[in-house]
Amino acid sequence: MAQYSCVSGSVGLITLKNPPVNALSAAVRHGIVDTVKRALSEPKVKSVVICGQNGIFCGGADIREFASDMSGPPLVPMIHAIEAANKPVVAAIEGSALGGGLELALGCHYRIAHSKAKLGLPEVTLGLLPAAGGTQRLPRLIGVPAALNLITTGRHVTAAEALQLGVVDQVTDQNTVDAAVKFALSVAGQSLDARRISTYPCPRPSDLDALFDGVMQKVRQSARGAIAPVACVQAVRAAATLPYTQGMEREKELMATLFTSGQARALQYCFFAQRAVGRWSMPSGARWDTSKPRPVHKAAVIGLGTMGRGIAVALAQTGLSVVAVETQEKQLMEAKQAVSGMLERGAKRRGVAPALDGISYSGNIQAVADADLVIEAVFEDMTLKEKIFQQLSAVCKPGTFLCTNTSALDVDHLASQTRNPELVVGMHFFAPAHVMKLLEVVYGTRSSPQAVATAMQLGKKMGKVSVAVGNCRGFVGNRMLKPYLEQAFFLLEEGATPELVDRALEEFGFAMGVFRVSDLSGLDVGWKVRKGDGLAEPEMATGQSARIRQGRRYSPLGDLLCEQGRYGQKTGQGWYQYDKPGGRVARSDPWLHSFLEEYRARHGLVARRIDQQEVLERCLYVLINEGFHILEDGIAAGPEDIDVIYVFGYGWPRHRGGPMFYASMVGLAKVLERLEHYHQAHPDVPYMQPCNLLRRLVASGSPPIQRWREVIKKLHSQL
Ligand SMILES: CCCCCC/C=C/CC(=O)SCCNC(=O)CCNC(=O)[C@H](O)C(C)(C)COP(=O)(O)OP(=O)(O)OC[C@H]1O[C@@H](n2cnc3c(N)ncnc32)[C@H](O)[C@@H]1OP(=O)(O)O
Repeated sequence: MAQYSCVSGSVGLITLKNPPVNALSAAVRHGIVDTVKRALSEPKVKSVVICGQNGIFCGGADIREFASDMSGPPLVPMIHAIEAANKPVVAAIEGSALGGGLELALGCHYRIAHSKAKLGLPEVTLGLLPAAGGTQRLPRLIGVPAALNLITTGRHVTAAEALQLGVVDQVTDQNTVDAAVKFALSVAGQSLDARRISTYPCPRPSDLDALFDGVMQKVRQSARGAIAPVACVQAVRAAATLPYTQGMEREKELMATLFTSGQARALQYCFFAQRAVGRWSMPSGARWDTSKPRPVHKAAVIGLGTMGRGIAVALAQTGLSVVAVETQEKQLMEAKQAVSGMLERGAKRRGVAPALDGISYSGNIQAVADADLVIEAVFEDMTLKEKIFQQLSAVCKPGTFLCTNTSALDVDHLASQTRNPELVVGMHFFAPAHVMKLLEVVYGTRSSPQAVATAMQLGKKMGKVSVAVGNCRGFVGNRMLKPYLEQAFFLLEEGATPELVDRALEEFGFAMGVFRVSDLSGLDVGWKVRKGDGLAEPEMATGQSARIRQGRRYSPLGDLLCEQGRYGQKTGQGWYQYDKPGGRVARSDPWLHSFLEEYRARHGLVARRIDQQEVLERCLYVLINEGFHILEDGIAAGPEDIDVIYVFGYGWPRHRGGPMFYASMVGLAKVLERLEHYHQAHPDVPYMQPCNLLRRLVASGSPPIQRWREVIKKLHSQL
C-alpha cells in the first residue's frame, strides 16, 4: 500500500509500504495511483515527494506476482501519470531503487538519493527487461552507451556513480526525505517542461550501427544463450531510433516474449533459491532460525597451497584477524608473497586499503591456539588430514570450530580424530576461493547446529552463497559430477570427440565443456582420486579388465592420458593441445583423435555417430539422477540447494535454473523415460538406473519443484 500525508504545509508525501523491500505489488500500485491523484487534486499541495518506508525506496515489481495473473493497475500508465503531473514530483531514494522502483523514480521530475543508496535496472538477471519505460527513459537521460551498460548487465550503481551518470539530481548524507521535502518546496510552481524524460530526444551517437553491432556481439557472447540481454539491446536500440511512443511499443513487445519464457521462470526461481538456501535445516531438526552462531574474530588457515591462499585472502577481506600456517618453509615464503599480491590487487579493484596487517604467518601449528575457527586446507590426503585434526584438537583453545576444506573426504572420520567432534564441519570452498561465490558447509552426524550456524554465518560474511549439506563422498557438487564425467568418457569410447561433447555442453550454456574444464583444472587431479579409490592402476589399463572395474563399466581414457604426461593446460597437452605449457587456447589435437581410434580398435569398439542431444541427455540426466539420490538420501534438504550449488559452483547456466529445475522444465516423465532407455542400452552403468525418488515424483503426477519437499518428506517418513 501507499500512505499519504501533507507535510511542511504544501508537500504531499507518499510513502510506499510493503516490507521488506516495498515491492510494487498490486496493493502498492493501487496505493500510488490513489495517493498521486489525491496529491494532485488538493489545492494546498504544491509539490509531491515519493519515498519508501524503513529506509528503502523500492525493490521493484513484486517478483512473486509474476507467477500469477497480474491484476491491479499496470506500471506504465501509473508512471506516465506521475510524469504528466502539473506539480513537481520528487523521488526520495534511500536504500535501493531497483527495477520498477527506479523506473518509478525516472517518471518523477527530480531524484534525490542518499549517499548509501544503490540504483539499478536488474530485470535482465530475472530474464526480463525494464518494461515500465526504463529502456526508453534511461538512454534519453544518460545516453545510449551508459544505459546499455546498466540495462544489459543489471548492475547496481552507487549514489555517487548515479550522480555522475546523471541518473539522480542530488546526493545527500542527511535524512533523504527531509532533503527531498526541502527540495520539493524550492521547486514548487516551476515549469516542468524540461523535467519529463520521455519528452527528451534520445542522444544519437554518430556511429549508432557500429555501437549496437559491437554491443550485441559482446552481449551474445557473454549471454551463453540467455535471451534477455539480447532483448535489452534491441529495446535500447528502439529508444535510439524511434519516437518515444513507438519505442514503448517495442519495449512492450519484447517484454511479452520474455515474460512467459522458460528462461525468465528459471532466473526468477534462482533468485528465490539463492535466498532459500540461507534457511537451512538438518535431518536432526536443527534449523537456521533456532541455531545461534558464535562470533568469529580470529580465524586460521592450515596449508597455503592454492586453496589455502584463496581462503586466507577471503577471510582477511572480511576484516577478520587471520593466522596462516604452512609448515614447509619455501611454500610459506611463496604464499606470503602471493597472498599479499592478491590482497593488494583486490583492494585496488575495490578502491580500499589492502588488509595486509590482518594476516600473520607461521610455520608452526601452535600459532592457531587462540583462533575461534580453523580451516584446514592441506592436500586431499586422509592420513595427513587425520594428523592435523589430532594436532588441532590438542592445540586449540576449548570451543574452537575445526573445519576442513576437503572436497570429498569423510567429515565424520575427521571429526572422530578430535576430542570434540561436535565442533567439526566441512567448509568446502571452490577455486579460486577468494573469487568463487559458492561454499558447501558440510555437517557430519555429530556436528552441532552451532558449528553449522557459525560456518554458514562466516560464509555469508565472506560474501559467499553458503549451502548446508550432509556428509557423503563428494558431498553434493562433486558427487553429482562423477557420473557426468564418466558419461563424457564413455561417449568418447563410443565415437564422440572432446570437441563434440564440449560444443554440446557449451551450446547448452556451460561456460566450458567438460574436457576443457578438465584441461584447465588438470587431469592429474582426478587421476590421483581414482588411484586412491583403487580404480586407476597402470597395469589395469590394458587387457580384458581395462574397461570393467569393481564390477561396473569403467573408462581408463583419463588415466591413459595421464600416463603419457598429458595433464592438460599445465603440460600443454591434455584433451586438447596448447601452444605451450600453461597456454590457454585449446586447439583440436590430431594425436588425440588417432589415440581414440587406436583405443577403440584395441577394445573392439565400433565408433558410431553421436549427436548433441545424446551428449546432453546422457551427461545431464545421470547428473540429475544423482541429484535425486542426494535428495532421497537427505544429503540436500531440497532441490534449491542442489541448483544453487550447480549455478554458483559448477558453471551451470543460470538461465536454465540449475539441474533439478531443468529436470522439472524438461518434464520428469521424459527424464525418467530417457534414463530407462539408456540404462537398458548400458546395463553395466549403475548411474543410469533411475532413482526411486524420480519414479515416485513421476508416479505422483510430477508436481512442480516447489512441492518436491512434500514427496521427499513422505518418502523419508516411510523409511
Ligand atoms: C508484461 C508484464 C509487465 C510486468 C512489468 C514488470 C516489471 C518488472 C520490473 C521489475 O521491477 S523486476 C524486479 C526488479 N527488482 C529486483 O530485481 C530487485 C530484487 N531484490 C534485490 O536485489 C534485493 O532483495 C534488495 C532489494 C537489494 C534487498 O536485498 P537484501 O539483501 O536486503 O534482502 P533480500 O534477502 O535480497 O530480500 C529480502 C526479502 O525480500 C524478497 N524480495 C526482494 N526483492 C523482491 C521483489 N522485487 N519482489 C518480491 N520479493 C522480493 C526476497 O525474496 C527476500 O524474501 P525471501 O522470503 O527471503 O525470499
